[in-house]
Amino acid sequence: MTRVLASKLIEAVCEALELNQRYVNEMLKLDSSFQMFAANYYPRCSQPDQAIGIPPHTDPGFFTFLIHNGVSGLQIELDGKWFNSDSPKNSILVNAADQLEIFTNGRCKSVKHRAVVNEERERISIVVANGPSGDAVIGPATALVEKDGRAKYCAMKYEEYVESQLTKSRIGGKSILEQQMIFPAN
Ligand SMILES: O=C(O)CCC(=O)C(=O)O
Ligand SMILES: [Fe+2]
Repeated sequence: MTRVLASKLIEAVCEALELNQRYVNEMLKLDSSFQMFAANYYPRCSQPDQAIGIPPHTDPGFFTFLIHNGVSGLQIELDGKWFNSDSPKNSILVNAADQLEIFTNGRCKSVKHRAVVNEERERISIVVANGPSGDAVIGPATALVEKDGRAKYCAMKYEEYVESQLTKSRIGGKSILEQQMIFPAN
């Protein structure tokens, strides 16, 4: 189900950016998309201001789908400030993720988020990260690089990206997404 939803969302983004759908399908190989599932359990915590459920990060993939047990805890960063995302129980919260930012050459930003704990209630969340095929090499779409005059990110095979994030995610304090960014020479 999430695979169909992710494909529709990617289709809509690519249409808005006037990208050729055939090119997108060839590049992303969504028919064999690599999906990751995570179940998170956050017990009650007597000192919630001294603890964190999941530290700040962005997710791999194009979109992340999240449901929870009606207890809020997900926070989203915007302009250096943290905001509660109080999505209702039984809703699916959709976040943009790293490969969407890379493929759109920075037009769609991967959402930085974290999960906090609380004193009264335990929290459970279930997350599905939808990516391209594991062997797809994802870099900025050629048409967008031409428009922008340069690629703002390096390309990387998706399965290697995921592995780097899970194993050696931070080099010099930089996330894997930040490590992929190419800054203009002066
Ligand atoms: O539990 C949450 O709200 C966030 C979980 C999360 O960010 C993750 O599993 O990547
Ligand atoms: Fe996450």
